[in-house]
Amino acid sequence: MTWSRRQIVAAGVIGALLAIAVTIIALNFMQPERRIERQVEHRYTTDDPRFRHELSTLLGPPILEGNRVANFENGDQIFPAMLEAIRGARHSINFETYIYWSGDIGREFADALIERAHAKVPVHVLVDWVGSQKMDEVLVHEMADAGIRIERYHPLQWYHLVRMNNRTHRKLLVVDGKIGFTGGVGIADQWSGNAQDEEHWRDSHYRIEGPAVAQMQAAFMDNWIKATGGVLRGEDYFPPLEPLGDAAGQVFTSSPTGGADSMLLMYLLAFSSAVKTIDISASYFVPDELTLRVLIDALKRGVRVRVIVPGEDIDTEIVRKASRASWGELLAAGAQIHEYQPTMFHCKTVIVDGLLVSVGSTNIDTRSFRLNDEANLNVYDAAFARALTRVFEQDLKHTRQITLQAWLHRPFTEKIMENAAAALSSQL
Ligand SMILES: O=P(O)(O)OC[C@H](O)CO
Repeated sequence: MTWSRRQIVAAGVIGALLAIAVTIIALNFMQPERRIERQVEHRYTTDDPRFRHELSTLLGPPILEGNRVANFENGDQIFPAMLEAIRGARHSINFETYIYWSGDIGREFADALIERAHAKVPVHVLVDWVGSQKMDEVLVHEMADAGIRIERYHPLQWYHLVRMNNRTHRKLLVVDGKIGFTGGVGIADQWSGNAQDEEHWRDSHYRIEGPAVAQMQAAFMDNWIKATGGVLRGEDYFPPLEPLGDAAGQVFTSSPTGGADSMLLMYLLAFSSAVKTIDISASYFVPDELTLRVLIDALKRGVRVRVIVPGEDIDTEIVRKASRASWGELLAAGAQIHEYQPTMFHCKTVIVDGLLVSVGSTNIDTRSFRLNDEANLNVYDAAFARALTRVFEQDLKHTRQITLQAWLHRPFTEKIMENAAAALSSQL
């Protein structure tokens, strides 16, 4: 078939209009606002009241006095503490998790939640649709039959494809509005045991009691509203909270749909405030350019920076490769990077100058800083920081340090693979 001149011109015009329409649609899906893109300079130290004031006002939830915080190491300590709190619930249970997989631990949690639901305690469970794909439907049905309101966050919908990349990675359990838990743990058998072998991961989880629990409840509510349109109110969820301990604390969130830069900002402010030490336990450590710069600046100020990351035993090899690609400048500036040897290292803990501790769901990578919903607990308490430093140094005993020389002389093929993985770091 031969086209007339008019048909060719018409096809050209239609093609050009289509190209313009596609470009406009693509531009509309791009980030409309600017994000943090300039370096955060050192200004105040962590013990300076102005630092606390800045963190309170910039992150939103204020730092509240009077909290009691405890750490739990590995499933053998973590799960009994969480289950004890669930079994003791009298007024409400709100549970948000990225990973809920079937298995013995999943069963045990379901049984405990179902038992409380039968006792007429309102139970709300929010699991991430992607992260909890391996959750058995039987568990979901049993929970729903018992009266538990269980929801999946951002399920696959053809008309919401763009938001599929925004997962809730938050790990929050709030019981009676009075006891809160957060940390690295997922509900799966990998987290059971005591990190004794490759089947049992190393992780830390934290319990908070006191005024800051209301902020954790608010963090849960943020995504509960998004998932259900409903708000849970009243004293079952927000009871009066008396001071119970000496720790100042703050629970805050980040999400691409609100407070997008809060988590990145917190890490930038924390690292840039350091004058003595930064200890980072990071299951996934792929720092972006800004995070690298504040860490390198801290090293130049004489701050000791120690990082523990997983070794060969890691569930997502591509992240390890992208991570290793980023170490050159850090090592050259004097950072100590250690790979954990016995099993997968899944901790997410930062300790700055023996005072500020940040724990929760956040990984030091772009997925946590820019793409997912996260929630962290900041604690300002020297005794708690000391306790976690002891845990950090215990973990250090099971690591292999990667020196600059070793990193520089790693095999050429590894370098190629690492740089290829690093090219994907905006999604990792
Ligand atoms: O995303 P995280 O840090 O909760 O880790 C989950 C693991 O990748 C599960 O395989």
